[in-house]
Amino acid sequence: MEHRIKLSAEKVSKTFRIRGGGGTPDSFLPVLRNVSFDIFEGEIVSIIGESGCGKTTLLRIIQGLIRHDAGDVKVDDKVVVKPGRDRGFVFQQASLLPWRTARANVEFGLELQNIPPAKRREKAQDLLALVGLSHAQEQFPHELSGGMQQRVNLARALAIDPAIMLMDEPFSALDAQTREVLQAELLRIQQEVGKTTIFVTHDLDEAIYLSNRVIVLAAKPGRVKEVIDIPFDHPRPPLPELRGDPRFQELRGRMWELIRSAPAVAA
Ligand SMILES: Nc1ncnc2c1ncn2[C@@H]1O[C@H](COP(=O)(O)OP(=O)(O)OP(=O)(O)O)[C@@H](O)[C@H]1O
Repeated sequence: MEHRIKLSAEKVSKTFRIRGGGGTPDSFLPVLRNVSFDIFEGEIVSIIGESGCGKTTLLRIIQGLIRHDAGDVKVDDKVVVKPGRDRGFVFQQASLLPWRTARANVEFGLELQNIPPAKRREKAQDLLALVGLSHAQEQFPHELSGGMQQRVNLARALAIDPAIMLMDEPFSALDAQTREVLQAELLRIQQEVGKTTIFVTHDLDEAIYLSNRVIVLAAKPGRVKEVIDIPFDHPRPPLPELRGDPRFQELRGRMWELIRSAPAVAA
């Protein structure tokens, strides 16, 4: 992995205005304060923190869907002001177009870029092979399991070849077994494509298993509490095996303490 900065958040702050209504004045909810970090080319970084600490808000700011009040997000040193093809997004729900086959769903973003049909088809087929779905390309979303739908979703996001993948709890709606399979698959795919990825999760084991580094956010308002390096080499053994490593348990304990303990002093 290179140590070139792909994305940086520089003192990002956001306060939501909550409308009072019925004569009550509006109130203000500070959600993020002075959040700063760098993400290097090719790494997976997870963001963890207690519910409501601003993880999704941060990801949406990076996506360009929510405007922050202060600070900057930069991709390749360019300030983000709106959504763009340089950032691909994978949500918790696969949100595939139900009237399109798996392949046609993956081709969707390529159509918007006016890529010729033969090339689109070839690229979609390659990506479906990458996510292990060559056999299901002509199936419709309702014919696919939740795990398969999320694989299509991943292929669709990769199709536009974004500089960065933003993933917001993409596996949290799946059963435990499917989730572990997809976590391992994501690592395998990452070894192949080396895509810079920011991954939001509640699941500490998932964060440790997938990541090069983990950003722990403190809550109310969200701030970076600590950035933790994950020392395990690639390829990593399956998660159940890695859990047996004492360093894994130590990291887990430390993250748990950080999330539970009093918030960091606001910068
Ligand atoms: N558009 C909005 N308007 C007002 N408040 C909002 C808005 N979006 C989010 N919030 C509030 O901001 C806070 C942070 O929400 P956010 O979804 O970013 O947290 P999160 O860490 O992703 O939570 P979870 O882990 O539960 O998904 C919450 O209190 C939420 O209610």
